[in-house]
Amino acid sequence: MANEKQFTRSEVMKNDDKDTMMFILHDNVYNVHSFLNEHPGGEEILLDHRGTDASEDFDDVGHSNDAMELMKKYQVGVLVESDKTNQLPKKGWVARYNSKEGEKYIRGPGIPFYLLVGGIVLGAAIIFYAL
Ligand code: HEM
Repeated sequence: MANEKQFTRSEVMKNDDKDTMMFILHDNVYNVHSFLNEHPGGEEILLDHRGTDASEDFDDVGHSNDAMELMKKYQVGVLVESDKTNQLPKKGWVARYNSKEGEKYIRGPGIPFYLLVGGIVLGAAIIFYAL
């Protein structure tokens, strides 16, 4: 990780500097001050989570892979070891966080594909017997 600055939970909680808008997401610390009015979910919800550990609410909302990429830009550090929860993100969007978990979600072709193949085979059989 590029920025390994360490914060305690109380440092994040106290952030009242006008240039910081920090919160914790899964033991990482973010400063989204410059992102406030760009956040597609609105600035209000980010302000509501100022200084808190927003992991649970963040997981409940669910964010896209694009959002995950964007987050890296706003990470300013990590929690000190003794303040970490070391909890994995909730199930349901873990796949986006952890590529190994994600592999479980890769599926084969869906039902429409099999119906199409079945249809083609049936069509070929009808033509074959009709001739
Ligand atoms: C660095 C941190 C964050 C980034 C970069 C970020 C980015 C985004 C992006 C790109 C979207 C658009 C939808 C998507 O692509 O998933 C979004 C939507 C949203 N975000 Fe965030 N977000 C962050 C933190 C948070 C936090 C802490 C909350 C608080 C719970 C939150 C709540 C929401 C909500 C409610 C939506 C709207 C979802 C919807 O309309 O269905 N976000 N965010």
